[in-house]
Amino acid sequence: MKVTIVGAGNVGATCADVISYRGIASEVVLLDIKEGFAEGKAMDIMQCATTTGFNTRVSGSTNDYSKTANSNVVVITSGIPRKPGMTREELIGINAGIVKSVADNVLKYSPDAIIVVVSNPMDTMAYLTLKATGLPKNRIIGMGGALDSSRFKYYLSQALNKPSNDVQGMVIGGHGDTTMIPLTRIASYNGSPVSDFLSQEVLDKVAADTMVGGATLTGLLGTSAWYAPGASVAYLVDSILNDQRKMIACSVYLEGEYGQSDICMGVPCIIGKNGIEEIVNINLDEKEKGLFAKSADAVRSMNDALKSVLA
Ligand SMILES: NC(=O)C1=CN([C@@H]2O[C@H](COP(=O)(O)OP(=O)(O)OC[C@H]3O[C@@H](n4cnc5c(N)ncnc54)[C@H](O)[C@@H]3O)[C@@H](O)[C@H]2O)C=CC1
Ligand SMILES: O=C([O-])CC(=O)C(=O)O
Repeated sequence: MKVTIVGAGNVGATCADVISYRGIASEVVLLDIKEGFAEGKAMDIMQCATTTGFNTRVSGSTNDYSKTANSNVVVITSGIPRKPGMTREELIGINAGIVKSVADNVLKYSPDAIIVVVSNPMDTMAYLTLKATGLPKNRIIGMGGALDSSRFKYYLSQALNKPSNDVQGMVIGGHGDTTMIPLTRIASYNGSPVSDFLSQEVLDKVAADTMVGGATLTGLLGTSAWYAPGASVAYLVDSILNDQRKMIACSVYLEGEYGQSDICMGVPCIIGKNGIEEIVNINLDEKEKGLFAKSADAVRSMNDALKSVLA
């Protein structure tokens, strides 16, 4: 199975690294516009093959899309990341043009690929990719919920002082500092509600920390995060390529689900060989429904800014 990752920067290269050492795909192509950059990252990753013991072939390409031909999955991480103090939404002006041209180029050589959109503002970039390419909705997956949910479980594990892998939880809604919805009500510690162990005040802080998880790291690092984002993309790609049918919160085009239409937003999805196999309808309470509608309003107003790109 072949995966192309467009954008060999922090997130793209980390994703290639995790896909390789976990043996998720037999071939990975990294592509970037910076001369020699993707080739360099690919060579560096390949020189781990004997020490970490993998057989995936990783190669790089400077903007030559013919090398990406017949990819099963294409990941789009090209574009600029935010700097401290910025929101993801501020990236739209530059990233919309990049994402649209990349999506057009990859489809020329991999017309059947499933596209995973990572560039920010991610929900709007997923919507742009869907509208610009006209692909069926199962083949456009925005990655954000997998990462936000892993951060949510991290903050819950810190509050509980228990391992992250013993914690279950999910974040739905938009992938933005104010639009994410960490579902504290249904989060659990090995099957027991986390509210059995944590006060409402602590749970509110966990949710607030989760929502600004990306901003916190951007403040610490000077650019946005890459280890957890890259690993989260690899996790999603694994579920597609190996038809694992995992339930992962992904940004997907909604047609009435969760009361929303004509928008890409994070909801629980079954992810398998066809991409989005199913949108799972979980029961939200009235407060969560209200938060979802508010989140949709914000994502929709960002999508309005795409009119000139899509015209
Ligand atoms: N959805 C999510 O959960 C996450 C999204 N992101 C987003 O992912 C994007 C990438 O972040 P980083 O990897 O940290 O940035 P980066 O700056 O390290 O890498 C971006 C790469 O894209 C390349 N690029 C730019 N235009 C291109 C084009 N037209 N064709 C091919 N390559 C091109 C650049 O040369 C650069 O190497 C950002 O927009 C960031 O906000 C980052 C983390 C998580
Ligand atoms: O924070 C950012 O800008 C990058 C991102 O989406 C994340 O790490 O969640």
